[in-house]
Amino acid sequence: MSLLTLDHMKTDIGQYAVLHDVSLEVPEGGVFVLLGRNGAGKTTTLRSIMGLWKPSPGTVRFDGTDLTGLHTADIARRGIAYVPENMGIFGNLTVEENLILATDKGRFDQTRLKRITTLFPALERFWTKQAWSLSGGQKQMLSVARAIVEPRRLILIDEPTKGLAPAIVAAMAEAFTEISREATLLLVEQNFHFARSIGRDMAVIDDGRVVHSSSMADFAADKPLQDRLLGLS
Ligand SMILES: Nc1ncnc2c1ncn2[C@@H]1O[C@H](COP(=O)(O)OP(=O)(O)OP(=O)(O)O)[C@@H](O)[C@H]1O
Repeated sequence: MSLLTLDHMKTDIGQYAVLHDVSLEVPEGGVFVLLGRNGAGKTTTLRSIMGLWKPSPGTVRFDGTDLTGLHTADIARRGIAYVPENMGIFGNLTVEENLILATDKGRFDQTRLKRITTLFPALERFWTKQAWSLSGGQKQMLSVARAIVEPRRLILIDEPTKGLAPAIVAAMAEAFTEISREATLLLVEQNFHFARSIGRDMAVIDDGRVVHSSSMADFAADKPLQDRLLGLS
């Protein structure tokens, strides 16, 4: 059984029909990558899963339970974390305070904290610094760290490599591969090189519809298909 199933999801934003027909099966474990051109509907798909937009009709099933219509907080409590494109961190709070706020009970599980600082050593170095003073890559690390400060089964991450230097992207790839040993990652990504280096499964959204879904290996081997769906050359 898939961990997450989107079944013919359609989402309107105000008067605009943005998602027309999004169906996806995300298996448990590993990294699933959602690709597609700008404005295709990838962010709207993540927001619809989190209940930030209300899909109708269509269903979102997570671990066998229908999430459709639940409040975002209830969806999060079931074990889904969301790292939005703007990262959702608090610039005037320290790294420590940003992480504490993401815990369920206002205190760290020391084993998890150790794991986070091992994955992202920069966060330990800048522990007492305000988040605004971090580099772009460090901010992105903090935003991902907030998502894993409690155990989660599914983590939705929107464009984690946007604007990052190649060395940071490589560090992200390693961290995501490690995180995907304990949680399923659903990534929206524009950087196809990064996506293919970590993705096990993938789908392409175009104009609010899933137009392709396969293993990443199959998609990566099909240049004409990449060119047609993503405009890569
Ligand atoms: N709040 C909104 N009001 C109206 N239209 C919106 C809103 N948010 C998104 N849209 C429109 O919905 C479509 C899909 O947007 P979405 O952000 O989901 O695309 P995306 O695939 O994530 O693209 P990008 O890579 O540019 O972020 C776009 O045409 C966008 O203009």
